[in-house]
Amino acid sequence: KNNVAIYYGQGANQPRLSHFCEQTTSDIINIGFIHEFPKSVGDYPGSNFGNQCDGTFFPGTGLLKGCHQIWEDIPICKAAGKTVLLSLGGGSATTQSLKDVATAESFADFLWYSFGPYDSSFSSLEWTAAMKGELYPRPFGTVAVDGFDLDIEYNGNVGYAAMVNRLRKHFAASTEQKYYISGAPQCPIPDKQLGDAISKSWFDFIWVQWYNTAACSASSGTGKFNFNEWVKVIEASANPNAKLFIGLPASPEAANEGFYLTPAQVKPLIKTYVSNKHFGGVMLWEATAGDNNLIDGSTYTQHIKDILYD
Ligand SMILES: CNC(=N)NC(=O)NC
Repeated sequence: KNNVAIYYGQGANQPRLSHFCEQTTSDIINIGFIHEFPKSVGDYPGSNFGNQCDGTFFPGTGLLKGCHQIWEDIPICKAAGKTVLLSLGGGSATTQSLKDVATAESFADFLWYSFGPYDSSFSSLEWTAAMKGELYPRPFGTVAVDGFDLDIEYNGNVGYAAMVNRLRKHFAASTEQKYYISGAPQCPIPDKQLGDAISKSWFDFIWVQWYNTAACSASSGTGKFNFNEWVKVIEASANPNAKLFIGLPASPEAANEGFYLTPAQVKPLIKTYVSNKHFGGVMLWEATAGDNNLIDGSTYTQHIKDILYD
């Protein structure tokens, strides 16, 4: 009801993740991004987490190896009761797509064995190029994420429903904890990239990017802001009880011109929709922008959290 989801990983000069683990203002943290997708079965994805890694890669891949601060800090966030998801795609993944279902399912297996619960029969902490193909690497060491976020912004629908269903198969077979899938569609309906996946595979959270598209953004006002239409999309989807979050930019620079709303402007919007049974909370793009956007001595993220608890 009053959850705040924030994206972390692409912020300008961002602090390490633990800075956000220690704040009570967020409940879900999406770490972005796996921004390069496998081109075919067995191919490795690539990652980018801004300033957080040491620039070393798994040999012959675009997958970052030395993300010490992230794997040290994810347990701090989890111990603080936060859900930590690994986000796929993002705004810079302009050329990424999934060729076919086989590639999609291979990608899902890679994500599960590389970033899910550590299983030494499938994954190796001391991965070498020689082992590529038999074992999976562990970019975050033995640390596991709580699930995956699909921030798919380009190149259409192929494979994402199959990928989510494959991940769900792994989730169902696991015993140690609950895992989650979320998606960040743009606000026009149907979303070109995620519409098919949302209708055919189980999402727990949908945070719509109600910015950057004047036809339906929050800043475009009632009559254009299409929350109620997205409720219908959810109710017709594979998980009719998915939680719907209002996605907003956390500072004026965090989105295109004209899409930022001040806390005072967000308040009536939240008041209107908070009682909807699908309302899950607010998603903010992104953590560092919100942290640096100080208003009356509090961060933007704090203001949003306060409104949700009003
Ligand atoms: C330009 N792309 C973005 N701002 N992406 C997001 O806000 N993803 C949640």
